[in-house]
Amino acid sequence: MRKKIVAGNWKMNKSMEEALILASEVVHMVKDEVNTDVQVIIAPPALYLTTLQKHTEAVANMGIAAQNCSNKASGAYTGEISASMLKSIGATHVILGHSERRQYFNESNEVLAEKVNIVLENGLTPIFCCGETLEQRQAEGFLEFVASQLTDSLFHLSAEEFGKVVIAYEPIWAIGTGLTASSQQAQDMHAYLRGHIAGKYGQEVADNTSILYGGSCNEKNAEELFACPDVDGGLIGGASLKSREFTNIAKSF
Ligand SMILES: O=C[C@H](O)COP(=O)(O)O
Repeated sequence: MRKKIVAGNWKMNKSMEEALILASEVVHMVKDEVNTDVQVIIAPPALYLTTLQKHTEAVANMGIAAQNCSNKASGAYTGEISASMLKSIGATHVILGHSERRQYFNESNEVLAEKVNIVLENGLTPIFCCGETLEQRQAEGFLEFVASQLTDSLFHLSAEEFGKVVIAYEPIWAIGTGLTASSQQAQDMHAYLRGHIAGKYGQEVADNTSILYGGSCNEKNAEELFACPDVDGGLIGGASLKSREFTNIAKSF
């Protein structure tokens, strides 16, 4: 049975003081209000992970994610943070391949495959992002393009390894724009990706894979999106910076 997941990607926002307030509000609201079958993850800037992990670990259905990690194990890689370091401070998940990392930091499917490997080797859960630009959506073949991101970065994994991966479909044209994909557009892509996974790993693995939607998801549209049979939750950007709204999204199943 696949998990329902709501993850908040804080991106490069919040001071330490603000991050502590936001995390402690979210932790309290999740504990009091969110069904325990929904896993709630926060992904603050890396600098705050160690401190905030002490808050999230107190709630069984909460996790804490890094927004990125190195594709290298250790060594002379100035400025990088390794998967083993993240594991050592109690991180549970790592977001990989966000379109902002692909666009601004030139992350390729090949590098992302290496990151997926090292994250899994360290016992962390990758939240693997995929998605198309507006130009790609308006042209032929956007479903196949998004599926190819999975093929190129994930399909070298064994079925057991793939079973540990969470997918996040994030149409780039919907990120931070207020332009949400319609629930039908989200469902169509999620169903297509699930079929693509089934073609490689079989229906059981596909049925057990959580596929999250991300892109201007908020407390007003989450319920309709999460009601789609192949949408298993959300990767939330802007709306995760407000504790009340983020918690309301996690209550939208
Ligand atoms: O990782 C989150 C996504 O980029 C969505 O961001 P957004 O909810 O601000 O559109």
